[in-house]
Amino acid sequence: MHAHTALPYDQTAETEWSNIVLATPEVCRATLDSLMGRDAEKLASYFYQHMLGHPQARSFLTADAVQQRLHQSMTRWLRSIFHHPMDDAAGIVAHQRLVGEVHARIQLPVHLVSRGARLLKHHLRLALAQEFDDAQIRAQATAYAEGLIDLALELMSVSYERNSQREARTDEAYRLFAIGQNVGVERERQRAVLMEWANEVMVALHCKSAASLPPLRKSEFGMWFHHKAIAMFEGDMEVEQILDIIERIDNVVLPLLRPRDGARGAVERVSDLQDEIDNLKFLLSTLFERNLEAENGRDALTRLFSRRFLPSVVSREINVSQKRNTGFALILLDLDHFKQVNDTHGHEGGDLVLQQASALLLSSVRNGDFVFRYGGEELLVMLVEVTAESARRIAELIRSKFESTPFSLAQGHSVSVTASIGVAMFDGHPDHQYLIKRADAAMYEAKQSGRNRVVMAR
Ligand SMILES: Nc1nc2c(ncn2[C@@H]2O[C@H](COP(=O)(O)OP(=O)(O)OP(=O)(O)O)[C@@H](O)[C@H]2O)c(=O)[nH]1
Repeated sequence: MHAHTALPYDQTAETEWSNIVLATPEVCRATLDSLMGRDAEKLASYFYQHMLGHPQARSFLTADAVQQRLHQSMTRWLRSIFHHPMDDAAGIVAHQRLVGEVHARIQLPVHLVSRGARLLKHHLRLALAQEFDDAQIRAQATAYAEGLIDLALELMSVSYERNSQREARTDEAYRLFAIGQNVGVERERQRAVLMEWANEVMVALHCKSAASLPPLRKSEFGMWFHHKAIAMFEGDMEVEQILDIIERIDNVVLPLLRPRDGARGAVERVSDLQDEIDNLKFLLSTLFERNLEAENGRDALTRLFSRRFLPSVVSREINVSQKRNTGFALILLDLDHFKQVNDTHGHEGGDLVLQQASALLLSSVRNGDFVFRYGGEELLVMLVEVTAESARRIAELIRSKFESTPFSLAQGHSVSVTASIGVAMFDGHPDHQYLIKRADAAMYEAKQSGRNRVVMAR
């Protein structure tokens, strides 16, 4: 195994920058410098006019303040890359990275940046055609201008990518933090504040002097949901449904309940409010139940890692594997004829088997390996730092343990359960989903070819 040291990225970029400059005759550089001194502002205006015509770009550019600031910084940027570009190559390189960071923060799509650069280069080509009669010099000046813009763009993209990945990681870490910190306590608290708000509405309703009813969106519950729950439960479909209910309560149900509508109508409509609150409580408890299970990333029945962290864990291992040049494997295991176990011994019996199967897997792998509950009766092991040969050996060992171990049920009964296993070695493909699919296909083949066997993925 040999460790790669990081490429001297900054130095390479600086050298490349200098090389482009040094390869260009002084007359071309001086012309571009003065061209920019004179025309950079015009160029920036041309740039924005065109970009505003693009519907997706428009959403990033329409605010006046943004236009003014971007116009200025675009003008400055154009001047800076062509003004004495040898004096401070390190500074110029660092600046391009900073621009990439900003683009990542605002999630500016890369294709829009490329489009902008294409427009600029086109315009510069036209401008340079006017500056030079000599075809060779013109070609050199154009190559110089395009070379620097391309390199600047490349530098922006590198830091763009690095920063968007960091942002994604931070999001996930925050989500886990929010879940880990709050789920148990928060569930009780939020039930209580929701009921408090409902009580306030009732009190206001029965007190004829009440001019308006307290909106749910502005209540303790509404504020918590909009600012914290959205992060905690991101990606769960109930979030949108709850947001819809909050909006409906505030904009439809409450206005119809106002005391001035007359007592009779209002009383009839109280049941509408009650229905919406019941819906809300149901959705909320579904959300909390699911996320309580996910607390600490564990599945509630088996205590294995839950599937939702599989992408993060496998992606991280792919990075490690690429850096250190080590292999790793996924073992996907599906219990055979598990429906029969449930049918014969009840769901509780099935649950007991699943728990023992999980314990069996945990006792068959090393500390650094990961075991997930992948689906109902599907378990997945990630073996780190293994060769294909030892991955197959471990999978075979697991298979034979299943075959020879009786699983205990209630009242001294037991049942035999075998497993079909697919093994996929990491083959360098950077997409974790692709690796999981290969393991899945191998497992399917194991089922098809008779069950209770190990198949290596192709
Ligand atoms: N007890 C219990 N059963 C589960 C759980 N999750 C999934 N199952 C059951 O697992 C069974 C899976 O059945 P199928 O996918 O039809 O496959 P199978 O019977 O295992 O047959 P093959 O996979 O083709 O060998 C279903 O009956 C599910 O209800 C669980 O958490 N507990």
